[in-house]
Amino acid sequence: MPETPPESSSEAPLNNARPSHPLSAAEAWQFTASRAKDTTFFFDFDGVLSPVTDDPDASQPVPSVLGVLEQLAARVARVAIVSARPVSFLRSRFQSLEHVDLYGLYGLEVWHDGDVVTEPAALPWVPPMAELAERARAELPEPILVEYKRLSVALHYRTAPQLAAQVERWGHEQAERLGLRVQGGRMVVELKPPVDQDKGMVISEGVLNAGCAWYFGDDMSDIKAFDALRAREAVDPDFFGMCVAVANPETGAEVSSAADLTLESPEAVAGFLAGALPAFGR
Ligand SMILES: O=P(O)(O)OC[C@H]1O[C@H](O[C@H]2O[C@H](CO)[C@@H](O)[C@H](O)[C@H]2O)[C@H](O)[C@@H](O)[C@@H]1O
Repeated sequence: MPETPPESSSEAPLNNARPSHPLSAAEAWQFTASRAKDTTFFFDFDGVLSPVTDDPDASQPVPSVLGVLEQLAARVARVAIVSARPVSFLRSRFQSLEHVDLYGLYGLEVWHDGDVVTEPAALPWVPPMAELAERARAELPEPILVEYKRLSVALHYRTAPQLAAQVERWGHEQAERLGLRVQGGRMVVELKPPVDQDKGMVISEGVLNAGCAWYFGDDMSDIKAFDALRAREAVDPDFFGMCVAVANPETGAEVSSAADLTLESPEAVAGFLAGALPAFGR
């Protein structure tokens, strides 16, 4: 599918009907430009705005993406990052962006008016998660990186893929012991509280007043966000949703098969957005 955007919004007819899938990137941009003030862009963080690193603490956004997101936010109704990372982490990477909304821990946290707002139903799970992280550090072999995120614990085996089965097994045993949920991802097993909140729910709520939305994702949890856009399209003939996958050797095939379009890398995401800005006509 071509990834080239149209050159200017003057090409976009006003009040045009939503395009049908499959469609080219140029068609999607043209329609989006005609609905700019009614459009929200959602982005996952790891693997989408940030290249994958062995150490999760070392992840940084593609440098050019910061300016591109800010410029996009000035042209559309809303731009948001929806991540499994805590909001505090996202703030550390995107502090300079004043007009980009942040959802952390699959929506259990939201950055609102200068504060992290946490889903109250999740709060009782802070102590068990701290205890679980301690236990993981004690019981899992050294190469397994334990990422404690206050309301979830991620067990990374990127540097020791031969331990994947052992980590999976340990994670499922602990989930059963504590009544937690398991979220699989790219070389990671994540244990989450049994609270109904995922990226699909964030997107379903986030598009209630939107006429058009794009979601960029690379991992299993992002497929729920794609599903939310499809579900909204199914009930609202005026709504247009565009699902963009970012290629990767782990979950790429599955995510790509659920998407309208696949980009090669986080750097390609930044370039794709930068190339589309002129379509918004300023
Ligand atoms: O929703 P996301 O923002 O995509 O978060 C998903 C997970 O991302 C991070 O792990 C992934 O990226 C790491 C750094 O590049 C990489 O080492 C790891 O293998 C990937 O799974 C994050 O550390 C996790 O907590 C998130 O669940």
